[in-house]
Amino acid sequence: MQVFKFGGASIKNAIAVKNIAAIIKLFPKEKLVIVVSAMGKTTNALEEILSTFLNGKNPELLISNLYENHLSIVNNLFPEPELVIQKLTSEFKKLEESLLLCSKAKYDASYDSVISRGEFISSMIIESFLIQEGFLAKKYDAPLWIKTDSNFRDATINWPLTEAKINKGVQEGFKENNLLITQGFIGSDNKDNITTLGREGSDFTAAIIASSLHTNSVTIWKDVPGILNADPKKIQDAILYHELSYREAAEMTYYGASVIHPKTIKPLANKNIPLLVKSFQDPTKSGTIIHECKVAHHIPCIIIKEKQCLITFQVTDFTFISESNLSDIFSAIDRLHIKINMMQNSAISFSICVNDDWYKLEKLISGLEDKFDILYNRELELITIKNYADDLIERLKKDRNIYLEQKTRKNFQMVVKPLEN
Ligand SMILES: Nc1ncnc2c1ncn2[C@@H]1O[C@H](COP(=O)(O)OP(=O)(O)O)[C@@H](O)[C@H]1O
Ligand SMILES: N[C@@H](CC(=O)OP(=O)(O)O)C(=O)O
Repeated sequence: MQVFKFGGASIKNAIAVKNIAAIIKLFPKEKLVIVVSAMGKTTNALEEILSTFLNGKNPELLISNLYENHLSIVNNLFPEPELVIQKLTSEFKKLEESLLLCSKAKYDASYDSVISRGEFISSMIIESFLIQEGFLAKKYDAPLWIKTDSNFRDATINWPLTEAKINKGVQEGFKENNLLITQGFIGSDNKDNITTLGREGSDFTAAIIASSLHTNSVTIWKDVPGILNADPKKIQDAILYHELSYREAAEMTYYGASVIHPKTIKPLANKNIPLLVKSFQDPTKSGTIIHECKVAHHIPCIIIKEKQCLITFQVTDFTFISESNLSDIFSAIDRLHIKINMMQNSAISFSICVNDDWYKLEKLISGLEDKFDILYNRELELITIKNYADDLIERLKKDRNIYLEQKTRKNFQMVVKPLEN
């Protein structure tokens, strides 16, 4: 038994969906649990629909564009599309219904109820297509399997319950099917409200299922040949890692390598389940295997994390930054579940670089502005270089304004703003 995860890029249009069926055909004897994300950039489109609605504007046009997008995929996949179009229309009805229940006061829960619709739509289309292609395939909705707390938008897994539900569901499902399809990134709390595991969390769903079932491996199919020493879309001549240890891969995701969701590695490492990252464009190539190994990589590894915000807290009198000041700042950060990506201390100020989740950052700033003078810059990048070389640092500094930098023995980090041309 194996788990496959197909992300947004691998199912972005009808040709891509046909390609995933061709990939699955390469594994005729395997029982597969298939985790799918929303198609293409659907999740971003749903975020825009929600914010338009919550800002009191009419999201009708945005919804109809998203519907047309999916309709065109359906029309290109099914010679007789009527039944699937009916299901698509009913999925969009559910989207509109959940939108009407949304409010700014319950933003996080509203977000999960609306944003999860992308995965419900894609999994419905993919189940129908795989059945049309002759596979014994059945969809199981992830909220039945993935049980979480009610920390909407970044829910924590209830592992014992989730493991039990997955094992029961999969055992039953494989009695009459070879392919079980489910949605990535979503779950439900103990009142059956939809929760999500954090943006790009479908990789994590695949790891949760593999870990619960003790599968032989997990394969995530990407639009890159595997994991490289830099994002090949940003750095030319990036080099493919054929093999990475769990530790190295986890470290890369910690610094922001967006190719794998940061929570993916731990459950797999705990059960010693290999994670394969392979290209859906070149499925017979071996890609990268992440497993327990002792390969030391000495080439620099560059990680560029976008959408960063640098916040500086300055003491308002002429005292120095104290442990008590730091304690106030950290308590507020902890309460808001904000993750610090880099921090630096000086005599009169303390700076943090964090993801630009403005909804949370506004609360952080307003909660602390009576104690500190607070400065912030948005639209920044955090660049981390593991195994840095000085000439590489200089190369990356060109065309960028440097706001903050830090060096340890192995790692170099800087917060930068790309210069406008
Ligand atoms: N070190 C890296 N190696 C490979 N790809 C990377 C790396 N860092 C970032 N990426 C980016 O990750 C993308 C694939 O991840 P993602 O967009 O989450 O895929 P999907 O949404 O289809 O699952 C690639 O297109 C690539 O631009
Ligand atoms: N659709 C969700 C979950 C996800 O993991 O997507 P992808 O696999 O395309 O990164 C998102 O975009 O955040």
